[in-house]
Amino acid sequence: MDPSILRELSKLDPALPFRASTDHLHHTWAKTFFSRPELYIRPQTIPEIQQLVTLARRCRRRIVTVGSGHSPSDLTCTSSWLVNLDDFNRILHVDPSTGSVTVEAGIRLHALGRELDKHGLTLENLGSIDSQSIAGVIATGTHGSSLRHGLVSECIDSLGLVLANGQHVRCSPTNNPDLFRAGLVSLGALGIVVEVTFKAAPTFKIAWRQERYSLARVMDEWSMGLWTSREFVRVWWMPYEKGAVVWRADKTDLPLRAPPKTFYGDSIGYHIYHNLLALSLYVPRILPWVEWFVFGMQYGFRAGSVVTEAVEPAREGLLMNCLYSQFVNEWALPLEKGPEAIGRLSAWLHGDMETARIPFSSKGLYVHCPVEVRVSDTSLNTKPRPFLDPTCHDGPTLYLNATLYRPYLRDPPCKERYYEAFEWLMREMGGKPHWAKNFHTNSHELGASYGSDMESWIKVRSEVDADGMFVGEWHRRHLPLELGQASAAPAGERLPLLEREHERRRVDINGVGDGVEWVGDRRWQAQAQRQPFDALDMEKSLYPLPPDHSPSPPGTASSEESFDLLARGEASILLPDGPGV
Ligand SMILES: Cc1cc2nc3c(=O)[nH]c(=O)nc-3n(C[C@H](O)[C@H](O)[C@H](O)COP(=O)(O)OP(=O)(O)OC[C@H]3O[C@@H](n4cnc5c(N)ncnc54)[C@H](O)[C@@H]3O)c2cc1C
Ligand SMILES: O=C1O[C@H](CO)C(O)=C1O
Repeated sequence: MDPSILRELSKLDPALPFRASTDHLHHTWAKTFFSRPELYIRPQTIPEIQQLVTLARRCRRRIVTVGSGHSPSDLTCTSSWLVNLDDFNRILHVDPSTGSVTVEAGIRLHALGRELDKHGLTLENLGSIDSQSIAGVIATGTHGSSLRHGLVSECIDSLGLVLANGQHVRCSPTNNPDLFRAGLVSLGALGIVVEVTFKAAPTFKIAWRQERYSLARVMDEWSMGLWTSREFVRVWWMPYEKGAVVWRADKTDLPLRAPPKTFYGDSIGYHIYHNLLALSLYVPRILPWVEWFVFGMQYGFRAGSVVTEAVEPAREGLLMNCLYSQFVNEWALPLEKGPEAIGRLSAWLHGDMETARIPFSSKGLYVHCPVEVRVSDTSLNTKPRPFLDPTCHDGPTLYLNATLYRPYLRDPPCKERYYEAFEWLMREMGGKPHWAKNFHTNSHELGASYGSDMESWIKVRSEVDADGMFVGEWHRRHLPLELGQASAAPAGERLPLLEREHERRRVDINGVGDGVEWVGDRRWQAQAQRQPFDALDMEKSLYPLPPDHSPSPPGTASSEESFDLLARGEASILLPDGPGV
């Protein structure tokens, strides 16, 4: 470890463990991006989190907080310090009578679901999986598919954050409301979210049913009950088949009934599909046939020929099998634009350029299936909206998610052209990208499309993290970060801790395919020499604090004492046995 870190650490409280390891290899769930942080830190208490933030500030390091790494972009990549709250994951309070629950922010949704179940409670709304951390779900605006619900984070009542100055603050609709609105979709850029209080619902079961439709029927029923006939509805569009699978669910008191086995839910079908996708890397034109075969085996070859039904606890039934590593490019747009958006994309994929009106060629291009078609309605929510909420303010939202699998972690050849055309269409339809996913919109476009909400978010962000400890290249690429930066420093230097990209290189670790290693610029090495740490330290209080949450005081041990302990290996710093995963 860099001796300057040990030197600064020795000035802090020796009783607080600094659970840091070196040699950690970080990657997203989909193994799309990799990075090698200088330190990987897994704190277990709020004072430990405050201390690591203080240390980062003194050592001029950027901090990235990572949940379960399910965001498939380079959002969580860093060469600086990567903080993970998997060991900060307890349930702190449950009130079964009101459903109010407070948890430490690293808890994963599946563990949370199991614990809540013991109290007769559950999350009312879920996305396709429950592997994410609760903080990660909130930070990117994760959604499910229901016009009776908004974002999953709609149930959040308050957040606790540790800010760049080490202060632990709480925010809610009534206490630091702007911080709350910024923190609801924070993109990790405000600080470390440490506690979450939310309203759980009484546990419920869902009875679901899925069947194959023609695309024409989906369009016909679009505004005639397709999305409103049940509480939860999602559609998987099969572009070459001009068909779809419609999945619908309602709350029920019926007895549990397990879903039947499916083709790719079983190991043989799973591997057949995977290998067909791998073959399509070399022979893309087989993809329409793969769609016909695999989805025929899975859902029946004709519309209405196979109907699948089950009754499951909501926390299981709402999930789905996401199969293989994948890119996902998902946009939110007004629900009423769905038929036009799907109609034009369908025409483009079938080579009908006149109907498509998309200025890119689709000649020789073949894509994967399904395009996920989902909905939410955040306009019914009476709580303050997240500033960076991509959904429609005044009516229901449609999400179109162009999934591209990465068989054996290899990128499909259609990716660039498909996503270029898809994103072009989504912009034309007034869409906004899902923050977690693989989109290309730049900071000017996103600044313009979020308008004053973006300005408010940037203002809060700048107040709580003036030096840019919690931002990196991903944020710089997609957000107009320097809006409202008051400093006289030249543009580009106003956030001295912002981590710029140095390079991207193909990873070659045990043949992991086409994943990209993201390398940051390690700018702190130059900065640390230019500026003394102490002169840059700013331990001012930014937000009013309740008395029990003041920052832990800096360590009282003299530097000599602590340094001695470190040298003897007795201080509470945990170093790794070997390389991380
Ligand atoms: C297979 C799969 C299925 C998915 N299904 C859906 C779906 O149905 N609907 C949907 O909307 N999305 C879906 N997603 C996207 C997923 O919900 C988001 O990417 C979510 O953010 C992942 O949570 P995470 O814990 O992995 O966070 P990460 O990906 O690790 O991090 C996401 C962001 O949260 C920040 N963050 C994490 N923890 C903290 C913290 N404690 N404090 C501050 N910031 C923090 C990170 O810095 C980062 O900016 C899916 C993704 C995959 C891979
Ligand atoms: O990001 C996502 O991945 C799955 C699709 O496989 C899903 O539903 C998302 O959202």
